[in-house]
Amino acid sequence: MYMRYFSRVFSAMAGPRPVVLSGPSGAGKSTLLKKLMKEYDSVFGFSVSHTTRNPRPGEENGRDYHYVTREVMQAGIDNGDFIENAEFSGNMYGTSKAAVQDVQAKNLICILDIDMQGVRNIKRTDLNPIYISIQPPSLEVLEKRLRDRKTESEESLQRRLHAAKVEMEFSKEPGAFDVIIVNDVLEDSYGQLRNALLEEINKVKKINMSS
Ligand SMILES: Nc1nc2c(ncn2[C@@H]2O[C@H](COP(=O)(O)OP(=O)(O)O)[C@@H](O)[C@H]2O)c(=O)[nH]1
Ligand SMILES: Nc1ncnc2c1ncn2[C@@H]1O[C@H](COP(=O)(O)OP(=O)(O)O)[C@@H](O)[C@H]1O
Repeated sequence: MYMRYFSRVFSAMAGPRPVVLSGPSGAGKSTLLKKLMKEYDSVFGFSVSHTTRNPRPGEENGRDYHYVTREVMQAGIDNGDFIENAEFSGNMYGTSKAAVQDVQAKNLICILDIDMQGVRNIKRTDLNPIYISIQPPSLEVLEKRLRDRKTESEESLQRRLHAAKVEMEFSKEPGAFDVIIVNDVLEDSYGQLRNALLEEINKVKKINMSS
């Protein structure tokens, strides 16, 4: 009885659990997380990663990513500024400690969009997130979506498809993810994502109402 009370108080003090979204490039992670942040703008905050890749049209420095050179990124890593970092498709990506702290300081649920190397590395930290895998219905559908998105060169597209096969295999490893969502019909996948997070969403709403 008391134990339950204290663990509830403790988890409220520790703040809401972060959420990791992972899965192949083109599976729909940013589409789903943007929908979620639009519906629950006072509940979720995005962990803005650093990357050495170029911004795409419509992307904004500081909102989608912090766009940096390899030299700046490496200096930050050497300085211990990053929770995790990885090389993906010829570019560096990483989650800075500040990116997560900025969101947690606002008492929001921190969402991380990271690849499988990031998932592996975050599991070695004490972040304790909910791990959600977003998967495409098939490799063929994934390729079509990536081509239709028109953001990648042929070379970049091929690298992403190669990485996607490995990401799809990884998601099948027992215990890799808490929830796996196959993003076929967007509204259905979004409903599944919202359901998976409803408990945490309600916790944050309750905390924010009482403060
Ligand atoms: N490990 C790690 N992966 C990241 C990070 N930020 C983004 N990624 C992953 O890098 C991959 C490429 O991202 P991006 O270039 O935005 O392409 P997109 O996924 O096709 O939109 C995706 O799998 C992202 O989840 C990060 O901070 N750390
Ligand atoms: N359920 C879906 N049905 C059809 N197209 C989708 C669906 N989900 C996402 N897309 C489209 O597929 C492309 C890849 O989605 P995106 O969110 O950019 O993937 P990721 O962030 O995982 O790389 C985008 O052009 C997006 O509009």
